[in-house]
Amino acid sequence: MKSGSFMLEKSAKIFVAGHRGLVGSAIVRKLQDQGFTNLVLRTHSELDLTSQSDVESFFATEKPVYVILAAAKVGGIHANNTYPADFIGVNLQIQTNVIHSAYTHGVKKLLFLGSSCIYPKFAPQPIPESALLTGPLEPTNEWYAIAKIAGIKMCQAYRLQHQWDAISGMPTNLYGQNDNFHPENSHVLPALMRRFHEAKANNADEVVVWGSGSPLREFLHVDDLADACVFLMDQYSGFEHVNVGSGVEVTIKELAELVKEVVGFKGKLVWDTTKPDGTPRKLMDSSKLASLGWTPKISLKDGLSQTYEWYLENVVQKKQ
Ligand SMILES: NC(=O)C1=CN([C@@H]2O[C@H](COP(=O)(O)OP(=O)(O)OC[C@H]3O[C@@H](n4cnc5c(N)ncnc54)[C@H](OP(=O)(O)O)[C@@H]3O)[C@@H](O)[C@H]2O)C=CC1
Ligand SMILES: C[C@H]1O[C@H](OP(=O)(O)OP(=O)(O)OC[C@H]2O[C@@H](n3cnc4c(=O)[nH]c(N)nc43)[C@H](O)[C@@H]2O)[C@@H](O)[C@@H](O)C1=O
Repeated sequence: MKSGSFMLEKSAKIFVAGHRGLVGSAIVRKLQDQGFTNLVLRTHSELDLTSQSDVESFFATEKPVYVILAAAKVGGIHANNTYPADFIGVNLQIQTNVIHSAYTHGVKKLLFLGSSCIYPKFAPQPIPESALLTGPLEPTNEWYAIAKIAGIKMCQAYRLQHQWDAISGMPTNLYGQNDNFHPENSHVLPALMRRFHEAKANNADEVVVWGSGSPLREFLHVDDLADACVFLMDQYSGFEHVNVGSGVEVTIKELAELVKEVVGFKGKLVWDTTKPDGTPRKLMDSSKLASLGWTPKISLKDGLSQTYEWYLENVVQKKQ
């Protein structure tokens, strides 16, 4: 595809799969802000993407021009560890159905989203795209990682065999509005936001945080990720996947202190070291994306405050 043509097609039909999730909803907001007028959206109950026949008839009927695949079985370290069959099986089904039907029904370009967990547990830091498949994976998320690696390879194989414009973006750990705040199955940032909020509301003395606190994680606000996705749809048509990170990493202990401050909890932290730490460090090398001309804008501190405001208005107040 000619670089720059996506942004010129504001009325082209775009299927954003997973539009009610953290990432999909941010992509919809970004596309609407940019003036795109023809988004095709289906909830999970309207279209189960694990059903090959339903996905086939959806593409045959709707014939979208572009596809952004943000639907997946997603969760934090505990969910990945507890439901390995779902994380490999559901993700392989969704991405295989969507990528294959998109190709067969003439979609012009597709963006597949993976994750930084595709890289080896002890990859060089910061992790370049070339580290893929150079070593063993982190056991807590290898099932999800294998599905995501298969998605990247499927896009590459369809590009090679059919000259089809399927690209892959690899986001680092994300957060923001519409995140999953489940106490056990979510990622660390929303889990801690909820736990500190509830501890403050209940005048509790302490909050339990999982693991040793020493793992390092890189966080990117989902609005930055959505901006990067639109940028890639417009500007990138290469074979290799592209890392999308903030370049800023914190230890889990530092993150917990930051969330505690934003929420205004005054008690102490207690570390539950029976819980897994997962990958010791996964800072992505996002210089390829930077060299294409994209950089993130939202700092972790601002993003945390914004997310907590959203949580108060949309989760806490709605429960009352
Ligand atoms: N969150 C993060 O930190 C990161 C996310 N990513 C990637 O970004 C993408 C989106 O993740 P995120 O937004 O966080 O996930 P969410 O869980 O917030 O959203 C996933 C979306 O997919 C939908 N979905 C799941 N299964 C099906 C199905 N069988 N049929 C139709 N829709 C389905 C969900 O609908 P419903 O809720 O109704 O089931 C939901 O809308 C994923 O590919 C993920 O790997 C990458 C790196 C980090
Ligand atoms: C995005 C990425 O997300 C997952 O990988 P992860 O980065 O390890 O995910 P996480 O956010 O769940 O944990 C980060 C760290 O934080 C610690 N931690 C402390 N307290 C809580 C806590 O309360 N909840 C959680 N979940 N973690 C906690 C936790 O022990 C770990 O050391 C992948 O499975 C995969 O889905 C993937 O691609």
